Amino acid sequence: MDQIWDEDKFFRPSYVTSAELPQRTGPVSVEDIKADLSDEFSLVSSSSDTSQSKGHIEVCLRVRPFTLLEKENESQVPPKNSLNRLSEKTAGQQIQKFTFSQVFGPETTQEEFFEGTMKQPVQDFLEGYNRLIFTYGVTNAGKTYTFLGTEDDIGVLPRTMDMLFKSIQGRLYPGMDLKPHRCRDDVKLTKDQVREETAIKNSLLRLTKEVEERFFL
Ligand SMILES: Nc1ncnc2c1ncn2[C@@H]1O[C@H](COP(=O)(O)OP(=O)(O)OP(=O)(O)O)[C@@H](O)[C@H]1O
Repeated sequence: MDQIWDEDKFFRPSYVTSAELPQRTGPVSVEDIKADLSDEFSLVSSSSDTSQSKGHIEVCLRVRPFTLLEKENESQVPPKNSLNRLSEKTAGQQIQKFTFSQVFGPETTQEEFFEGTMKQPVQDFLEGYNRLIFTYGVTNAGKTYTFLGTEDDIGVLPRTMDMLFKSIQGRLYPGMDLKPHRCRDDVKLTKDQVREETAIKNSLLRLTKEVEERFFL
């Protein structure tokens, strides 16, 4: 995303360039700041709608099922009429609407969630694009379950690793005569250097084994 400097030396992303902030003199009140921010955010939100439809950002919601404990205690079930009471009390002030790229209900399996959210970004990554995936939610929302999963029902991270390793299967270089050099280069080792590297690796392995035996057995 392009970044530009505006006249006031604020560093702003390009999507808020058209925000004209009112000129103010004297002390600025909290209400003024709120008004400015809400103007800016409405611009960001309308432009991010466009970027979402272009596929730059996807926000997926996963609703998890109630756990056994919650079912027993009914602790997470909103009491009857609570929503009505809430809407009366807040009169629309605190009720907010959110839009998601996709919504996955409690019945969604780990596999379905992976297929619906991660598969394409991992495919893009294999084609050389950068992708960032993260989970966000209150405690107990299901972030760890979604990311790591359980031994029997693995989450998106192990599924991603599986896809990545499968994709490089057969393309691994089995020789011992290349060494990573700087970030993306590698150097071809001479026979003497291969011997030297092998000796270093072997002594490191021996040392690790000794440490394990001494401290963990
Ligand atoms: N889709 C799901 N299906 C079945 N059980 C789930 C699902 N998602 C979460 N759970 C269960 O809900 C509980 C809370 O989930 P989890 O530990 O993943 O939450 P969390 O967001 O990582 O919490 P914290 O932020 O406190 O670490 C766990 O018992 C987990 O097994």
